[in-house]
Amino acid sequence: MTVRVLISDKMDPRAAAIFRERGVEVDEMDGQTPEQLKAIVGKYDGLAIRSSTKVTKDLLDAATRLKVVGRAGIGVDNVDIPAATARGVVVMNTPFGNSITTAEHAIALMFALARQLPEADASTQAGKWEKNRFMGVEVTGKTLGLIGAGNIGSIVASRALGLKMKVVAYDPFLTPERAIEIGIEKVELEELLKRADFITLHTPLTDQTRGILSRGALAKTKPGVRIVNCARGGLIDEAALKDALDSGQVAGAALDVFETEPAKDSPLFGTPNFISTPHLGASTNEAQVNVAIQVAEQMSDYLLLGGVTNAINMPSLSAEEAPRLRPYMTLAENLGKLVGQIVGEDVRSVAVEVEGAAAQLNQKPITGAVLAGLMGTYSQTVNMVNAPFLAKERGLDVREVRHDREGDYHTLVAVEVVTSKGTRRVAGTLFGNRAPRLVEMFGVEVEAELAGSMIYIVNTDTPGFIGKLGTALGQAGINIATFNLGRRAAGGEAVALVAVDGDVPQTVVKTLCGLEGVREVVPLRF
Ligand SMILES: NC(=O)c1ccc[n+]([C@@H]2O[C@H](COP(=O)([O-])OP(=O)(O)OC[C@H]3O[C@@H](n4cnc5c(N)ncnc54)[C@H](O)[C@@H]3O)[C@@H](O)[C@H]2O)c1
Ligand SMILES: O=C(O)CC[C@@H](O)C(=O)O
Repeated sequence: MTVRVLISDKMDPRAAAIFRERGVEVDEMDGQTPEQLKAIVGKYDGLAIRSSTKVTKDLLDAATRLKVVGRAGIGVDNVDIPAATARGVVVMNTPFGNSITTAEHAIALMFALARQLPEADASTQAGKWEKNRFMGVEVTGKTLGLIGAGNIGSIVASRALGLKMKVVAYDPFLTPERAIEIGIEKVELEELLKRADFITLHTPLTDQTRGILSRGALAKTKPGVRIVNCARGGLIDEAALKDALDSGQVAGAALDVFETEPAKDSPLFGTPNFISTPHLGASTNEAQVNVAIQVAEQMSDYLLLGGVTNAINMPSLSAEEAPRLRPYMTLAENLGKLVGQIVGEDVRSVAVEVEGAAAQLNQKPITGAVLAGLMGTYSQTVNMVNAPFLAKERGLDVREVRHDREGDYHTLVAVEVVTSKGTRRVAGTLFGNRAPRLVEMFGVEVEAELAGSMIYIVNTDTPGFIGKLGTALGQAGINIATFNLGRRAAGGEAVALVAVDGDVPQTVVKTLCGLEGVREVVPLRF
């Protein structure tokens, strides 16, 4: 089937070129209104965005084919991640492609504030030559306070250290070892506010960071501080910043990002010593090429090979690993489906065990596939992406067990569920490392390929039963494709997995239940 991607924001043409090279059909349509986007999004398997497209729940509801949203950039606050996850859509970003560029923009804005460059430029070009009006400050020897010392914060730190600044950072997740490694001093926020001559912000916008530079925090800053925000609007209280600039508590502020974007109007506009840029942090040729190439490769890997890189809502799975894992995922999903169709929703906990060669692989996708198969029997919208989240939401206890040793099979995946009636376990292997086969079902050795339409029958092992079963199916016009049998002991409980051509109507299930010695009949679909 044709795989289609929509690039809905302005992106370097290399993104579209990569999609085409890899055999993905691509449309480029930036500047669509939310309504226009909603009308067309249903045609696409992938959506490649920057910051303008808002991937809301409403848009996702219309995106019935969508499998992946790729953000050519870092922040994913324009994507409703819980809604995407609930719909089984992978959200990926490109976490490093624009970090240097954004760090350089922060440094550029710091210098622009230190020397009032925009105002000096405007005044000079207006023919005023106000040499005495624009007295600046040196950055050498000054203290830079970083709020957030992740990718971008640490690049800013290295540049600032090169400028002979002292760098202190407030970041609760920064380890003391990492602080030493990058040559900065880890401090609490209060201390940073007290000591910093310049403050730059580099955190995501979260419940913890929203308004981190509040009115109260701004009042605690060193008088005459200069502040740069190239991270996210909402980290600074903009009204309080305006007052602090007016009072002189803050000597200068530069914002690349605003609480409301596009920021066409702001009380800060026109304030002396205030500089703004229209969310240009990532806007260099180099960064845009980096993120465009990266997002197109990552999305193609996922759509064509199942490889997952830099996903926000799913564990990683390299494009090299994905083909090796594919037969295991089929096996795992089918084992989940098998159990799900037999025990229904009555599942309290699930243990996924891998043994032998399977234990050398990334287990998360295998577990995701089991859960998708299991829960897919009672939910239409479940897939590998949302299955672990839905399992958690349902309070399902999920356990992963890994046995490096080989048992009877060189590789084995087993699924054990606990229901109100007890524990049930199924297991499967790969024949020739690629063909998934069931090998154990509820304590009985039974070998079967789980595919198409099947019937699961539990009966008392008596002579002549198979003949009666074949006759009943024949009379109902159902052709048997394969017959797979197993039993606990001669004359004890026997299990049959019968592959048939076509669906098995309820009337036939009823007839089979009426055969002598039959204890359970469940039609199955794989
Ligand atoms: N202006 C732009 O165009 C532009 C471009 C790229 C990135 N960004 C934004 O810059 C920000 C930083 O990006 P990054 O790549 O460095 O991200 P990152 O994840 O590498 O770093 C973020 C840092 O913030 C820290 N942090 C989290 N919560 C915190 C808290 N409560 N207090 C202090 N620190 C906290 C984290 O520990 C982490 O070290 C993001 O918001 C990103 O969206 C903006
Ligand atoms: O795409 C952009 O121009 C901005 C990107 C930036 O906000 C990011 O978080 O990566």
